[in-house]
Amino acid sequence: MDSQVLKDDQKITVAQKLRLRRSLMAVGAGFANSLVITIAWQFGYVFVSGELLFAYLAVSSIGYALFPWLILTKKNLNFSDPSMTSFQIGWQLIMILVCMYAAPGIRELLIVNFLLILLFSVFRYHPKQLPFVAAFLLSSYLLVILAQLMWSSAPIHWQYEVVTSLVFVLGLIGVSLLGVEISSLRVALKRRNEHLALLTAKNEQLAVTDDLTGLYNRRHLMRILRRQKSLSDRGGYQFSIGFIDLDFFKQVNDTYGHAAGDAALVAVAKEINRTLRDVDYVARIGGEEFVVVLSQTDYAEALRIAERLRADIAQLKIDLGEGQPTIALTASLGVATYRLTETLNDLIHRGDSAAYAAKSCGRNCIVGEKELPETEQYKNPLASSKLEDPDLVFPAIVD
Ligand SMILES: Nc1nc2c(ncn2[C@@H]2O[C@H](COP(=O)(O)OP(=O)(O)OP(=O)(O)O)[C@@H](O)[C@H]2O)c(=O)[nH]1
Repeated sequence: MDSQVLKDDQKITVAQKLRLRRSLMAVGAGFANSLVITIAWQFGYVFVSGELLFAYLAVSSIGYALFPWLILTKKNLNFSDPSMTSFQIGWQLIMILVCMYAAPGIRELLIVNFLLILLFSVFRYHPKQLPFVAAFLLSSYLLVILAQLMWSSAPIHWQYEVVTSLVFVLGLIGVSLLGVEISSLRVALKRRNEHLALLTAKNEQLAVTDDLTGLYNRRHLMRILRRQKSLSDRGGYQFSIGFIDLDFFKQVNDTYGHAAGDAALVAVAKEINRTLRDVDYVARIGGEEFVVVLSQTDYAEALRIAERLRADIAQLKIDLGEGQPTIALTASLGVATYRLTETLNDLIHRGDSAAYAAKSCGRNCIVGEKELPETEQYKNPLASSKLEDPDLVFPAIVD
């Protein structure tokens, strides 16, 4: 599976766990509220029949249970807000308002629930939205008083209501301010976490790549080789490696400077990357030395790929930068194929020796391990003659 998809899946699972925990907290709060109302009803504070109380408890429980169920069945993921914050808050609010209306004697005590709702909102809403939530809660409370005035026989004591409402407002202001504080802490924490995640990703990237070319580095190459070896040791899988060593690279540095040499290395790295198949890997293991790992590739196929790489590098026109000429470079390549259960050192040694042999046989050519020590078979016939004359072997200026 694609690693990005895997990461996204993990993120969703973590978010779902958090949502479930919060909705279960709401279930707990709802259960506690139901218990309080039942006790209050026993003591005669709730003016409803036993049937109505039972109906209230049943509806309230179903409503509260609905949210964890939606999360467990992942149906919430289809909603624009999978946390269902507004719905959960709305449901809690309705249940409390019903209780307040039915139990005017303990109405002011139930205000505590409003403060809890506001605290819950802190974790979901932007700090700027909190005053609106607070205003909404206060209006709901005033509406209950109005409803009682209109439809209930319970007496309203205005002075007491004013004092209670003022205490309520102070409570709302206090919780809102606390909420703003908590929110800014959360935002700061989130930013820091994002920054840390970015730094970690960068570090991971740096740990596996070569600074100059962006190719894999030697350490990561060994990791790739170990993975290929274990695949191969299980049977039915072959892989090969190719050592690529640029020819007469020292002269690029000596003639055009180190920066031009760097530009040439970057250009060749790009070309190797372009030529390789998606399933292959390439690393820069030293100055002008690269290693390609050819997945699912037998010896004959590896030689063909190596020949393609050699030809592509030789045809490449390398722009050395402003004020510098465009040059061409060649490379010598050694090819080796993994033999079951051998050590990676043995494989690397054969690949390296083959590349060394390619140098000896005239450069700009490939040598396969089976040609060792006879190195003539994959030799580029033009190359050895070039070697005789230093002017000819020097990276040619093509523009
Ligand atoms: N610009 C640049 N040059 C590097 C870097 N790393 C190594 N080199 C140079 O690469 C050159 C390698 O030279 P040699 O090992 O003599 O090999 P060569 O000149 O390519 O000769 P053959 O391999 O025998 O064809 C040296 O001059 C190093 O200084 C690098 O990161 N950037």
